Amino acid sequence: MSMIVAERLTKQFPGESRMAVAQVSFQVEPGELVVLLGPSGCGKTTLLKLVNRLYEPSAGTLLIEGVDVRSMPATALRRRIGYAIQQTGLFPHLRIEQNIAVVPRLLGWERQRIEARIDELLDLVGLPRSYRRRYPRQLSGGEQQRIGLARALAADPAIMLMDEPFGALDALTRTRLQDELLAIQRQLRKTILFVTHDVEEALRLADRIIVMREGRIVQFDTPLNLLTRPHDAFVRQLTGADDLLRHLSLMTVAMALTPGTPPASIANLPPLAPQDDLRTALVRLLATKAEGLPVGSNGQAQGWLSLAVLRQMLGEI
Ligand SMILES: Nc1ncnc2c1ncn2[C@@H]1O[C@H](COP(=O)(O)OP(=O)(O)OP(=O)(O)O)[C@@H](O)[C@H]1O
Repeated sequence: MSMIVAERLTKQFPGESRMAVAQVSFQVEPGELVVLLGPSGCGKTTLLKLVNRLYEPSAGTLLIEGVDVRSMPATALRRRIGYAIQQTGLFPHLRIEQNIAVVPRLLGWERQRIEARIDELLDLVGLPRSYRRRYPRQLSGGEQQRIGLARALAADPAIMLMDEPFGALDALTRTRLQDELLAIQRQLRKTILFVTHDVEEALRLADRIIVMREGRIVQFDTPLNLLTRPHDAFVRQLTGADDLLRHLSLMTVAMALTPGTPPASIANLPPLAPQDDLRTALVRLLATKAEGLPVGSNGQAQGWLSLAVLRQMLGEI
């Protein structure tokens, strides 16, 4: 059963002539990370808030695990859905541990269970347990964002809504948090709706991307399909579908692997990992000026990446 089903979901704010979200229909499957992508004002945040009922729809329906959300109390629904936002929404006067524990407390968890959960979540988001006693202002922006994520995950919700959670961070911190989110997602397999207007972020994170424009869905597709089969000029321009390097960043070394023993001339060069993206691999290849690089993990070569093969692939896309 689909985790989230929207049917002609619509939001028109009072006094506004335009619909912020206009008859939007889509389905999200369990464990998918779906990114909502589009220019400022296209309705991404409004759509997210319709899912956890911070906004009530003007028309249309929303089903979560087959149940119409209108049949549940909004507060109960929100406790079942994790929510992480750019401004973190951390309570400044509460310690980190209290911030993380907000929803479990509301759900009436026992103290011991909450204490264990706080430690577990700090480990998960890569922060020391000693941070428990700190206040949000004693953390960096990136660390606060991690706490926001930990808090959203606290009661182990099946669904996570994330609204530009890494928007305010510098590029390096942002990339690191994206990687960590992907690692956490591989482990936990939440159903995630993630809002961004950053195309790179969308392409890196998404299983599928909903491209929005003026309240409507223009295309709902995999990153690769958005690039190779953009629905129209708007999508093509938004995703930079003509950009070869972007294509490469969506493919992994494993896709271009030549199996077998690497040539002796390159055998001792630092290896690539099969899950590395081809854009990174190309940069490393060009920097080493070698004909290829070994590919392997844990000291075991699985094969090699040949510059000639990569050149050929570039010619084909
Ligand atoms: N509370 C509100 N009252 C009236 N209009 C609103 C309200 N919230 C949003 N809107 C309007 O609805 C439209 C969609 O806004 P929304 O915040 O969903 O866009 P967005 O895609 O998330 O944009 P951004 O990337 O800038 O955050 C905009 O035209 C906005 O002005």
